[in-house]
Amino acid sequence: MLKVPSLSSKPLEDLPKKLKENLAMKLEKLSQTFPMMEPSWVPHHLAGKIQDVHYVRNFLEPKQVEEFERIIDRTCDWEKMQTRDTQEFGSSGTCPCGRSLLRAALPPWQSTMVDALGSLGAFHPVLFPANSVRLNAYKPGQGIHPHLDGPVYFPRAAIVSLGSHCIFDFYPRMGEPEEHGFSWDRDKEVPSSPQMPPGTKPQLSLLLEPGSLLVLSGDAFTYHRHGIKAVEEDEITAEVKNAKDIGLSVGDSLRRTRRISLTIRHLLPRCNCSPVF
Ligand SMILES: O=C(O)CCC(=O)C(=O)O
Ligand SMILES: [Fe+2]
Repeated sequence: MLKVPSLSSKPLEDLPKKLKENLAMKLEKLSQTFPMMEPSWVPHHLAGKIQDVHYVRNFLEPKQVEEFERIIDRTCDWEKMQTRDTQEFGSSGTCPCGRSLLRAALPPWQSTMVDALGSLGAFHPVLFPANSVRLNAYKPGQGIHPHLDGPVYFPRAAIVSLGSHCIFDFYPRMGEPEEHGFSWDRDKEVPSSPQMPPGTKPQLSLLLEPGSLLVLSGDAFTYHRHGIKAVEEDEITAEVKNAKDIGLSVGDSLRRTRRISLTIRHLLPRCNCSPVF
């Protein structure tokens, strides 16, 4: 239980710096550990060098995967990029004050999925409810450059895969991410982060299957860049942690087809223009 010492007698800004830091740390810890500690998540936690990665095989049934692909093909209005096609849902144009984005309702098929993730405890219902869905579509040979999603999406991302498999890589832990300046890297088409030393290899790789759910939170979200190599064929290496569970061996290779992913997150509101976010 978090004890808040004598807050009633002093305004927060008058508290000693150390005490404020302590409180902030405790609050952050609470928000990070809840709710992925629930027993139903435990079998899906990947033990290893990178903390806070959960992988759920068959989160969706093949029929649901096909149905979602059909809806996407019928309704999406993709922004075409070099590395992938993309579309963000849950927010629309800049709000009147210019500091944030206006909230927009998610299409019903996405709200169903987002609500399911909420009920399963993948998102904190009050502090960080999922309110944003980014769709990415990759042709064989396309991928996403290693990156951090950044503080606006703190503290986690849930990724649902449709279509092709792909290998998803996590890179070694980096130092403290810069507090400011999470800008868009136009060349790499991802949020910019400090350059990795040339030749940096992934520290953990996972084969994402269609219908699967990957949740990265805590350390994995904040400190480890993630990415998908722009290749037409994925080679199974010893680093692919779940290869054996799927019946694959080192040396196997898998040809990609079109893959679509839904990255589901809490987008931080930075103003009060939208009534509820
Ligand atoms: O397509 C994926 O699985 C990853 C997408 C991603 O990392 C992102 O949208 O930030
Ligand atoms: Fe990402």
